[in-house]
Amino acid sequence: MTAQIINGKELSAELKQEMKVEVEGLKQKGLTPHLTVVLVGDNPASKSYVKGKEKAAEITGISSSLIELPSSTSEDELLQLINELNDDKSVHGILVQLPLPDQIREQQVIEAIHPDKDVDGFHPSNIGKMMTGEDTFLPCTPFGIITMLKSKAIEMEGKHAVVIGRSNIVGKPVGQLLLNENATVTYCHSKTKNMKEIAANADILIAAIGKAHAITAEYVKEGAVVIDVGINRQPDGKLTGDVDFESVKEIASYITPVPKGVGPMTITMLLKNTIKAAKGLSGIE
Ligand SMILES: Nc1nc(=O)c2c([nH]1)NC[C@@H]1CN(c3ccc(C(=O)N[C@@H](CCC(=O)O)C(=O)O)cc3)C=[N+]21
Repeated sequence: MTAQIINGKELSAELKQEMKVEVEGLKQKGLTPHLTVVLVGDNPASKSYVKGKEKAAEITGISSSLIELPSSTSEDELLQLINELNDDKSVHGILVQLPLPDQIREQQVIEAIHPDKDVDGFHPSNIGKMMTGEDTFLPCTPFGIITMLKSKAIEMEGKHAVVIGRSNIVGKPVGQLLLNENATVTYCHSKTKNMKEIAANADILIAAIGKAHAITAEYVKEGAVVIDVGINRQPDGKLTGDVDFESVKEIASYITPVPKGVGPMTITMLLKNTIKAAKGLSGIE
């Protein structure tokens, strides 16, 4: 079997066109969704993602601003800024780019963002709502993955989904969303003993480990759906996934590439969440 590729860049372009129409409608009602991105320090990868977010926002007509702070910024200074953004009626979504410098505790920052402006979906209140299946901001990468699966009408109900990785921003929430779709979910992580056998049992395999090409054909069942969340920068500067694409695409039924897979969808879902925040805060449906 040669897998069908789920192109996140193309799907993102379609979704952005739909959002553009929606944003035009909101603008006619006097509402322009606004996203504020806060970048602390000068991590080159972060800068590149932030640029991608600005470009995508522009395409949809969402307005965005970037606040850049030096890497020496204290936790108090950042929390103070977040308070101001929480109170600023013109700001609908707040995203503080992670990771943060060592002197700043990420959890303090995540919890300081008002849950109604938490377009990353990282606030404990929104994570709780996701767990109980209430309407809330879903974390962007997991939301993007579910959107990709639905775009191909891939059945999740009753399927065995295996998530490799248990980070708070990808592994744990994507497993929860798959469970909400009635999949049977198994998590694998660095302490898992028989990862290969478990992975090879998956109907839907989510690779979010952060190790280039770790998932080879041996980890994949014939006909499985393989979602690659890895974004590994190679020595030559190119991005590559956690999945060994060339070998796995011969076995899988569907596969996502890197680049042009999950990455662009993450940004697209951020914009969706920004529109949701703007509507929620202004009471427009
Ligand atoms: N508060 C917060 N929220 C985030 O959502 C967040 C974050 N911090 N910190 C960093 C990670 C990473 N991330 C990516 C977004 C888009 C691409 C993306 O669009 N990648 C393109 C390629 C981009 C390139 O070539 O550099 C692709 O895969 O095709 C990748 C990675 C969001 N993150």
